[in-house]
Amino acid sequence: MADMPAGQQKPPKLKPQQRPLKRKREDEDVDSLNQRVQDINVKENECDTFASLPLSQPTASGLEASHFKTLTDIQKKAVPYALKGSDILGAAKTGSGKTLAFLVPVLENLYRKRWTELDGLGALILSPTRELAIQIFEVLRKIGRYHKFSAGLVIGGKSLHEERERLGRMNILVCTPGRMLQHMDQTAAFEIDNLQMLVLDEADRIMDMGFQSTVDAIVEHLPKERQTLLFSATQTKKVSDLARLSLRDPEYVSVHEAASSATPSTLQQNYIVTPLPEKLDTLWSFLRSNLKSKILVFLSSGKQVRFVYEVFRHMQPGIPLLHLHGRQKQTARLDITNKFSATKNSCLFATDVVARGLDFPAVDWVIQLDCPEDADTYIHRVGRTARYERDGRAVLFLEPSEEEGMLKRLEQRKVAVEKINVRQKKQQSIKNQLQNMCFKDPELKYLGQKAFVSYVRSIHIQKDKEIFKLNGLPLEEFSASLGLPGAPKIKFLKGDNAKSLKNAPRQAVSSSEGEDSDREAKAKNAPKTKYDRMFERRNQDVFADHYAKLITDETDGKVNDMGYVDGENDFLSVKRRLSDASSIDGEDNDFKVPQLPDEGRDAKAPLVVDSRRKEKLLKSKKKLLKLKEKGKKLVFDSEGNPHEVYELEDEAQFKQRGPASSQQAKFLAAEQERLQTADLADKQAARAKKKEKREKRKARERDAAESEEPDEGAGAVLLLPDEGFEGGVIEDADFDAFAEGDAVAEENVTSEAPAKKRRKKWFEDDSGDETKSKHQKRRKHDEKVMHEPETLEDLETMASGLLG
Ligand SMILES: Nc1ncnc2c1ncn2[C@@H]1O[C@H](COP(=O)(O)OP(=O)(O)OP(=O)(O)O)[C@@H](O)[C@H]1O
Repeated sequence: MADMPAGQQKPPKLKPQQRPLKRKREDEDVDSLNQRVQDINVKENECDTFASLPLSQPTASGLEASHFKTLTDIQKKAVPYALKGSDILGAAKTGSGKTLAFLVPVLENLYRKRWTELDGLGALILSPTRELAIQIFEVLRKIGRYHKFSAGLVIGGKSLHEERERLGRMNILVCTPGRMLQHMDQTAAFEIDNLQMLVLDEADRIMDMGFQSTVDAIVEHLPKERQTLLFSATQTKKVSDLARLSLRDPEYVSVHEAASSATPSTLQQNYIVTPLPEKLDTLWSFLRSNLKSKILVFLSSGKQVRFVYEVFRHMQPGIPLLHLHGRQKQTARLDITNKFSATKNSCLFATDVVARGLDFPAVDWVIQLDCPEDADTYIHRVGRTARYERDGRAVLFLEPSEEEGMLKRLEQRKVAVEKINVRQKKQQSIKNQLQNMCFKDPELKYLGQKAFVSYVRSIHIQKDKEIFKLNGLPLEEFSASLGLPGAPKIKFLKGDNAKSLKNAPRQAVSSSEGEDSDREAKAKNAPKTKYDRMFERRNQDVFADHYAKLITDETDGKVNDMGYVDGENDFLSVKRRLSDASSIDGEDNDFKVPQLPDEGRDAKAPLVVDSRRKEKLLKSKKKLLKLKEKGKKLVFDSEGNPHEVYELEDEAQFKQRGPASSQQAKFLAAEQERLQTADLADKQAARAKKKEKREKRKARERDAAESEEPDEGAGAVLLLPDEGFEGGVIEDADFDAFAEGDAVAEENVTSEAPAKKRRKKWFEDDSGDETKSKHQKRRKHDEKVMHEPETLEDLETMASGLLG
């Protein structure tokens, strides 16, 4: 949870006698503000600027400092109602300034109530995604900078405990529904009885199926007497929603209802009809011809996002690529949104996690590679461009089978899109490249397979069957266009609809239809090529590991290493082909391996041999040893009887020796004495060693001094220590230096290279030092063995040394 610093301008410290005066003045200000708010004629409101609204000084200053002067249409209409305390259903096109339309009243209404830290939570703002919550919080920080309220952001990603500590002190919270409910249920000190305002941004989304139970549970915790504000670009007046939130005579504030289009007028919208197998070709060609643009590409699942991002990244289109989906870590998500916001030209592949509310500056293109689930999602996706009076372009990719149905839905929602065609001259096919990449890199192929499955699954679970028809789709060709050697087998499972799955992806989906597709049967009978078999072979390596995880996930719902949760939640699952190895499993197998290896699984669980890897494991003696129980360490007494290293003494015997405390004291005293004696001996030994070393060094120095005098060549090197031993490395280097000096001296006798030059090289390069010192050591060693033989043994040693 992040805090908003209290008012940044620190007021001068008041004397105690000045305080009542100040309070009186503030009371008067608030009274007059209240009066002015009461006097607003909401029907004929003429306020065009924030300065003309009855706003407190801190809010007015915050708005001014953030360069907000004139009100947008939705702000003009909604703010006066909200200031007067009405419940609001606000609807306005994307990018029209709805955030300020609720944030300004939140600050103002709490200010006019003279809200302080002691009053607890005054306003709760719910957002469907973390990214949007962060963005709202940032705007709140900006315009609320002169207020004294405390504000927090609760979106998960930190420990509950950490958030919990500060939650009780917050006046305004911006949060995602799931995390909020968690706190409401688990944080005892979290007081919400005093709540004055509830705000739902992207309200229709928060009220829809995925968040239904969470939001209902949150509302149950809240006091009934409060002001509720709902905002969205696709707001509805659904009576059931109003009842769920217990809205009191809400004002429906819709500024663009009468407009001819539900999308901004500055937005140019087109669609292209492209068969499924050509989608990636078209997208690639599009990117290649728009390298200097800022592009946002929507796909229907995180797996597709990852695959397209990875393969395009390998192919280097010439524009920076980014990717974002809900399964990434929070820090990565934040980093990517910040990067995309900051860049002038880049392409972000994303799921609908960024479809709503996010205010990326200056996006040129919104491409919808996969058809949105409904017209509302379309409106929000394209709303990421052409924001606040800017221009923007949007292109929707439609499969021929989706064209009619989707256009109908868009028309019903007053969205006009115009058909355009792809210039065939510019169209490039990347199919072969993808096949090549997937062939070489099993990880990419694996991603492709998952992307394929998740795409098919997304079509299967869509509610609107007038648009999404799985039967007619050219899936074999589609899989080939992803670079796959064949369409992965898919098992369809019955479950909930697309929206609830999308909103609550970790939720379990039960009951299997067990209906395999026709393609599966066809593929089984189809003849296999050499390449198919090659792919299959690698497939096993790749799949075995992942499938093991998929199988584990189904039972415990853990996140697998790809960062996805595949488990019982999956609507469709890839059918695992049983390998020959599976026959090893079972009671009649020869290998008796009762335990699993150390892979983070339950050690007692039986080993299921469902992959080549495990089969191999059974054959490896070394690895099997790991599975065996570890032996015990025993010591043998003088009679040869084994004992454990630590054996417990007989209790009666122990007691005979006196009470435990006195035994302990005795033991400690004895140990202390032992330590002191040992310490004394250690110190003496250390002193003797030091002395011996010192004497040896002195002897060496003496020898060296003696050998310097007669040999001039060697002296040239050795007698210039200050030139060579730069930086006082002498202490460590002296021994080697002299040895090197000898070596160089010898070389100087035979070579004509000047001694100085040779010496410089030695100190130039540290790496050389090492080799040289080794060389010297070797020489010294050699010297040792080469002394004059005195006995027969010496002669033999020398001879064997020479031969060796
Ligand atoms: N009064 C204003 N003056 C100038 N700019 C404004 C004003 N109000 C909002 N904006 C700017 O307009 C942009 C869009 O605002 P905002 O994000 O609130 O739109 P929105 O209606 O909530 O969009 P969406 O439906 O996509 O969530 C922002 O960049 C914001 O800073």
